[in-house]
Amino acid sequence: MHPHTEPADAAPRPQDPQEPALRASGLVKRYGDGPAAVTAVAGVDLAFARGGFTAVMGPSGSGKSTLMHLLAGLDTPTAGRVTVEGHDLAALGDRELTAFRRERIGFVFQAFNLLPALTAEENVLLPLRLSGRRPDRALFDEVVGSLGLGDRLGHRPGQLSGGQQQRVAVARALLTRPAVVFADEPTGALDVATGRELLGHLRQACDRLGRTVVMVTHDPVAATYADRAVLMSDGALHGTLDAPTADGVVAAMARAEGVR
Ligand SMILES: Nc1ncnc2c1ncn2[C@@H]1O[C@H](COP(=O)(O)OP(=O)(O)OP(=O)(O)O)[C@@H](O)[C@H]1O
Repeated sequence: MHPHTEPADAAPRPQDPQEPALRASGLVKRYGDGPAAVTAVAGVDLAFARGGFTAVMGPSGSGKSTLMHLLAGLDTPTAGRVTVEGHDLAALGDRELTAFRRERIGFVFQAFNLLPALTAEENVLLPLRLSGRRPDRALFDEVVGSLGLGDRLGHRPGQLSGGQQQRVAVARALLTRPAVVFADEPTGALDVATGRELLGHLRQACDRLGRTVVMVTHDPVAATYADRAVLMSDGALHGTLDAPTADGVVAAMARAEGVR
């Protein structure tokens, strides 16, 4: 469906089940030219195993959002490559990339990004509708049930609490069975308890549905829901923590701040 233009030995094979859900190779993003140029991402190599949950952390301005936008195909790198299940994003034209994002990538943003005129159910089903795909009713029932949205499906976003809106956004991100779900500060607009609940739902998306989750967060406790925390500093990877603890993340963040 997405033919590779490069020789087989230079590119991973798209259908290879061993290929990670997501891979960044030599990823660089530079803004501007000359002395005013800013290198937001300075050569990142990172693989994201299928079904894993990664928290991307680091000081303000360290390049987390830029990295996430590159990984999600929302921005194009200055150098390097992003592959999603072996598909090189650079090999896709604009329209193919838009379709690929809609079908293979799920997004959960801080500002929910639900359409106010649509009901919760219509919001959840929108990406599938735009792709001309039929909803999988069993998956719909499982996701909506486990997110506790069953009695809210007819409500519009304005009639839902922040936590409920965010759960609608999670359901929408899961219904397409995406290769990767990106969450950008998903608990930023929520109170602590509601935020923790939301993190539990992202965890379950990995454990029960086998989804791959990449979450940008400033919150060391949020990172404990992940299998791995990667720390950015000045656009580069500063370190990786497996099975992160809040204390471990705080200490590693302090070291990352120290090298700036
Ligand atoms: N469109 C742009 N044009 C110029 N510079 C940019 C642009 N976007 C980001 N930058 C710069 O790139 C660097 C990394 O920014 P980025 O937003 O990725 O950091 P971040 O770690 O997500 O920060 P925060 O935690 O504050 O959201 C910063 O120095 C920022 O000013």
